[in-house]
Amino acid sequence: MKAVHFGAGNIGRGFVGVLLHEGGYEVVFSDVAAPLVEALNSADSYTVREVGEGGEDRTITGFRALNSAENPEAVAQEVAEAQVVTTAVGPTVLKFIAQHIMDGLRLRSADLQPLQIMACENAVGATDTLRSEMERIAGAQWSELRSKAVFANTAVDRIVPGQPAGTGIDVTVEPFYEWAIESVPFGESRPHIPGAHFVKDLGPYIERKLFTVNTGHATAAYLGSAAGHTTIAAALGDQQVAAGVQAALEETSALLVAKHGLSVLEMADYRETILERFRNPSLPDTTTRVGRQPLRKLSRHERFIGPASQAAERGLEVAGLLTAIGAALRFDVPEDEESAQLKRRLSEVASGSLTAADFTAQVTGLDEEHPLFPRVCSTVVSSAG
Ligand SMILES: NC(=O)C1=CN([C@@H]2O[C@H](COP(=O)(O)OP(=O)(O)OC[C@H]3O[C@@H](n4cnc5c(N)ncnc54)[C@H](O)[C@@H]3O)[C@@H](O)[C@H]2O)C=CC1
Ligand SMILES: O=P(O)(O)OC[C@H]1O[C@](O)(CO)[C@@H](O)[C@@H]1O
Repeated sequence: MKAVHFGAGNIGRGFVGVLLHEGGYEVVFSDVAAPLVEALNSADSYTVREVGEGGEDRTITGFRALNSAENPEAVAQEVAEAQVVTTAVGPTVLKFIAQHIMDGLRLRSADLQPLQIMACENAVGATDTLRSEMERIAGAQWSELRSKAVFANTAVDRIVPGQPAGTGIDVTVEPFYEWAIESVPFGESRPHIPGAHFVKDLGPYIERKLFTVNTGHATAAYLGSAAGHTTIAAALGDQQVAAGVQAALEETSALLVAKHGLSVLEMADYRETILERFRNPSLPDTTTRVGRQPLRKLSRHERFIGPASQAAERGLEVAGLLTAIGAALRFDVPEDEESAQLKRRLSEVASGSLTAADFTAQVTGLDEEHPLFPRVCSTVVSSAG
């Protein structure tokens, strides 16, 4: 069995690649980082080091790597012959991956089982996004190609921090992981991934994960960064930051309880478990990594505006989320392109060349009529001033 995995970075090597390998797949990594591709091809194995309670080392073998920028034809050929395709490249990169998968489907024999495609990104409906891009590229050809693939959304959860220089292709990760995959698209022929679990309705899983793990982590990063902390551990050691994270998460939990019928106690346990994971003293993680790409994180269906808009629609409390949004707006990391862009646009608000309302609409995608809009707009005004 063969799986082509796009994105041989932290989550690719440290999580998705591991579970595919343990499921018996040969993993063909596809990436655009030439040194990484070379390093993978010159090794027979790499180690995934789980740090923290219960962690163990896992040795991953049976992989190869291809450079999709230099050798797109070879990537298409691998896709044409594979059983599974996965991605962990970042939601904004999916549009580039779509072309490679389309090229592979064109070469794929119609006699093979449909290719099983799963995007493993931190976003609601990432596989749907990938499929839409593929449909757009295929145009009229889609009707003849669509039967060669099945698409399932997934929710992936494991903290894989940036890897220190000099560690090669080995990856340090936390012991915890969860990979939930929509079962319905596969019918009786699910991919063989024993480490994953298949669920009928992914909605509650992805929202519980994105609006708790990711909202909480990003809140710690933004409040921590605003308070001058560079690591997540230091941020959470600061009582004010910890209280801010708690406030934001109590609000998202209240939404999840109201929307998905999750129990209050279950959510309290879940919050405690993830806060414990964030505090893992063996896992070096930075506010810069966890807060990366603030514009993506402030977009309409992401970890802040997503839950805050739904909470506001239900008349639930959102003050803690608004404080986190304010800190996200002030996230100042010059080497992060989105942070630099955010800073430039906020300075336009301060100078009066962009209205706070236009800024709010453009960055968050909220309609002016939405009940959350005026509150975010006031947060923008305070952050710009
Ligand atoms: N690191 C983490 O703890 C977690 C990350 N995720 C999600 O996984 C995705 C990847 O995150 P990380 O692994 O942390 O990032 P990363 O930056 O370590 O890895 C991304 C990889 O994608 C490659 N890439 C970029 N453009 C590409 C292209 N056009 N074709 C092929 N490869 C390309 C990069 O060279 C890099 O190796 C993101 O969507 C993230 O939200 C999800 C859960 C946990
Ligand atoms: O910032 P991104 O790209 O959404 O992904 C990283 C996030 O995912 C996580 O691993 C949680 O699943 C956190 O480490 C981090 O908050």
